[in-house]
Amino acid sequence: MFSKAVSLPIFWMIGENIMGDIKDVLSQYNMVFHRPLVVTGSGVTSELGENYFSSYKRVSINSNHISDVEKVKAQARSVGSDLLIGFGGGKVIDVAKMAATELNLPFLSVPTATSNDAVASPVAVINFGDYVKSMGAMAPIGVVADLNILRNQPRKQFLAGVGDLFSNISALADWQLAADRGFERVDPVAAYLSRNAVENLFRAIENGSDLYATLVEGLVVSGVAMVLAGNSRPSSGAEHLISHALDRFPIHDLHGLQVGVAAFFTLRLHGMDHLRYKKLLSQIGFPCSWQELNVDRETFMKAVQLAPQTRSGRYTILSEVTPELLQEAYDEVYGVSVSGDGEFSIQD
Ligand SMILES: NC(=O)C1=CN([C@@H]2O[C@H](COP(=O)(O)OP(=O)(O)OC[C@H]3O[C@@H](n4cnc5c(N)ncnc54)[C@H](OP(=O)(O)O)[C@@H]3O)[C@@H](O)[C@H]2O)C=CC1
Ligand SMILES: O=C(CO)COP(=O)(O)O
Ligand SMILES: [Zn+2]
Repeated sequence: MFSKAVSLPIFWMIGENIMGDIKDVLSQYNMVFHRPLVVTGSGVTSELGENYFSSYKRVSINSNHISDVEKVKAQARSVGSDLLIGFGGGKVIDVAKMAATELNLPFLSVPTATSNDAVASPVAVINFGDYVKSMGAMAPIGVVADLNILRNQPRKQFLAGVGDLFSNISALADWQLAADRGFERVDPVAAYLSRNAVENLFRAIENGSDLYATLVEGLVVSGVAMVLAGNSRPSSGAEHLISHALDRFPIHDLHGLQVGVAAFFTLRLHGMDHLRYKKLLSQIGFPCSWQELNVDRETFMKAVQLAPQTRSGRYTILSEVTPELLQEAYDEVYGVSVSGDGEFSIQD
């Protein structure tokens, strides 16, 4: 999907109240830029942008639509920008990343939310109206993550980031399966980084330590793993395909929540211990069933059927399961069965 010739982030700066003048931050890494353009959203991140980037040119976008990418490119050209800074959630990061890629400019990622691994991935999800596409893009030159800002993101977005990172475990199982069947080659460094990132997060949950820094680090490392692999396999498997399929239904939720909830199921399909992860994640309030995301069993099963078509040619556990196993796994993982009158009931 994307080439190994893309850039890698060469630094991250993660800490409390670290958002001084961004030029000073960059100069610590011997990077000198004269005319950065800051891309924000049009709500909270626009207001935050006024505080943190008051002396810089800024452009706000409304969505991750291709027209927003064009808007940023036009503004960057008109002010002669030599750096694009994405200051916001996943959509802002993706639009800034895509615009920088197309203008061949460096891109700095300054997340205000950690809802998924867009923070440092070589991918930008862009909406073309009739369809949404994961486009190959340049990874950022670096990541500046102010924990003071990130602690104020909506809890739901934080949990979504946890879900996107957790899903690495299922993605890695699918990658290995595809390699075992002779369709892929697992890049051991990328796989190591991806696994290590999620294990660090679980250790932090087990120890009751602060999760924000560990989560940002993990999401950045996931992005690096994707760059090294040359594709998204270290962080995207069957659970992502299910989420991509669900996005086509009227009721869907944040990417990271969907992939996380789906990962319990895909881990069970792999015969892995999904319960251990469920117990750990429920400690921090992560949703453990589709009911919590208002997705009913029928919709979920339709999404599972549709899932392989969302990335044709990607071999995952869904390529090997029977309809009976899917139903059995659903009951076991989400603890829910359809009662006689068609209502859902929680079993445990
Ligand atoms: N490139 C990649 O590798 C990946 C990309 N994605 C993509 O990421 C996107 C989703 O990202 P997500 O962050 O969930 O959604 P958005 O970027 O749409 O952000 C959701 C909302 O949160 C607000 N927000 C951001 N930061 C804060 C904060 N600190 N405090 C309060 N509100 C805040 C935003 O404000 P404002 O209105 O100002 O923007 C926005 O209204 C999707 O398009 C998805 O496809 C998903 C996975 C991987
Ligand atoms: O979300 C991603 C990784 O977490 C990107 O994966 P996709 O390649 O499935 O879009
Ligand atoms: Zn993801």
